[in-house]
Amino acid sequence: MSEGIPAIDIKALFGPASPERDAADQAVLQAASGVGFMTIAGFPGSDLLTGENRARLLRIFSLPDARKADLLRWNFDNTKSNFYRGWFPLQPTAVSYKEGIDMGPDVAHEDAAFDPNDPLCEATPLPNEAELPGWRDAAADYYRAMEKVGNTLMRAIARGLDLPQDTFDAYFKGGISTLRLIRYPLRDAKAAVDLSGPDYSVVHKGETRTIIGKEHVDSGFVTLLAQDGVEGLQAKDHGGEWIDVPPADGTLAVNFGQLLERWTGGRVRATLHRVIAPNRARYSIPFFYEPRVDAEITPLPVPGANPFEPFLYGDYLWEAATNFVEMRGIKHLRKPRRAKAS
Ligand SMILES: O=C(O)CCC(=O)C(=O)O
Ligand SMILES: [Fe+2]
Repeated sequence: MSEGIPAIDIKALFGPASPERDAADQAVLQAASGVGFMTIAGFPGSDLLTGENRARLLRIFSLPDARKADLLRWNFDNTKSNFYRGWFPLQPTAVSYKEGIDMGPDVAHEDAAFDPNDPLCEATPLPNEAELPGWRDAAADYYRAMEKVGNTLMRAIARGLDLPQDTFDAYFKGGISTLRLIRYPLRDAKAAVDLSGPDYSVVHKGETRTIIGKEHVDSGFVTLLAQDGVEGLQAKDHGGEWIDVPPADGTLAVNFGQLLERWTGGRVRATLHRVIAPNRARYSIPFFYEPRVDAEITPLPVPGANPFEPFLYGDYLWEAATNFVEMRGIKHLRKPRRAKAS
């Protein structure tokens, strides 16, 4: 039997210490260390999560192909010099059938870390203001709103683990969170691959459904996901059962990333999730809340946590992120900043 996905009102997390805040801390930690997914409501910025406001960001998909091609990254167009930020096109033979853009902190903060020698700190290629009037402001507002939610959840997680609430704060000043916009079109029946094969299709509630987002865990700390009203997201619970994560306006689906799993020595577990095709195009807006590139991740004083060798966030992230199909072919372009202890 599935545990189900808890729906948590996190309003009290934005206020002072109170019994309501303690209860919300506990609910978040229980979701984090249990099923690994939750939906949240009641946060500042939840008004951005209406169909109309999401559409302000998703307008980017209406750009002509040639304009999207201007934003491509190096592994899809090697005349470009951006490797990590920018556009990823549809890849017809990949299980994940999606296109979109990855944006960094420079969309929201003028003083965002920029390092010409580190692709994790590169500038995001963006459409011109004249092409999409108001779009850049909408992206900046959304990015900053999600950072606030991520920061508040991070403090709740610290308290839930019986750690000082500012335990993680310094690591996230100058963080390199990613705002991603995704479009999953309907798959062409005459696709370049046999979609009935076991890698591409599953039976869900008696129906054969094509997979359009391959199962994975996210690499960051927490992911705040706006699903734009269309179903398809599923999380794998601890019993191995795939459960639907229903979309709802004004809410975000939250899952916990592999960084948090490692950092807490396994107290929090990153959850596998995937996307199965609905009967229409699907859009989603994940925000991956992440620390600074040079954050040194060391074991926390948490009972029952597995010990680990300290590591730099940027080194870990590059290794993890470059395994995803939209990042293929770039792993060799960034060397770890710290040699592994042998
Ligand atoms: O589109 C979705 O709902 C999920 C996207 C996702 O899991 C990801 O981009 O990591
Ligand atoms: Fe994901």
